[in-house]
Amino acid sequence: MRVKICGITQPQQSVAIASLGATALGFICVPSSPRYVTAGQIRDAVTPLPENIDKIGVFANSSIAEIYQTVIDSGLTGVQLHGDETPEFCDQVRQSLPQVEVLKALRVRSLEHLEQAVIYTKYINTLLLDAYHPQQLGGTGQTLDWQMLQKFRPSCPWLLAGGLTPENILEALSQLNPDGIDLSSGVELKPGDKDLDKVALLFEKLESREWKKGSGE
Ligand SMILES: O=C(O)c1ccccc1NCC(=O)[C@H](O)[C@H](O)COP(=O)(O)O
Repeated sequence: MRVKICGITQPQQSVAIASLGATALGFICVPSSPRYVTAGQIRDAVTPLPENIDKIGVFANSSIAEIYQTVIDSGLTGVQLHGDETPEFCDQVRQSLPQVEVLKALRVRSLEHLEQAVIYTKYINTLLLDAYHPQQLGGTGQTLDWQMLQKFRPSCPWLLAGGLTPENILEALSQLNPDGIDLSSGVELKPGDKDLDKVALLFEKLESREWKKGSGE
């Protein structure tokens, strides 16, 4: 399962979090976020990382030109569109950056809203479901209604986000079977400063689950 830790701002934390087991790291390219990092800061954080770690830039309502330039300047391998981007816009991003993974984040308000997911799947590589908050775009610590997602089976891989923590991750994964998970504030000391003890605890919990599955418990 993919594990994305999002909102990294410090190069030494990106290396430590990758060593603990993250398969993807997220960098916030939204200037209004307290976790915002420039393309230069992303470059410093991703340069020491192994090639197999996905390096995802999170954008919200940026232009194609801004996204393109940030990817080129930073070494990102994926682009997460976290604003009100249309399916057509997602397609344009994919065409301008064909080597880059395109993730569309949907901030889910209701079951009807979730149906939008179907419209996006042919224009993107991966969906990410996050909680809706009226004032904040992401990193809110709010959980989704997991029960509402139990029948969610999109035709592309999907990541579960929104208020996940080392404490609730096993409960979430007992109800849902996403292709990956995404955590930010649940493993933080303060916005942009990750708590490495919490990240380590997260991976301990995930390993205990693998072990239980393997032993047939
Ligand atoms: O994290 C931010 O500050 C942010 C700002 C603007 C757009 C998106 C943002 N984060 C996107 C993410 O992928 C977060 O990991 C996701 O919202 C989950 O956050 P959390 O509920 O804190 O785990």
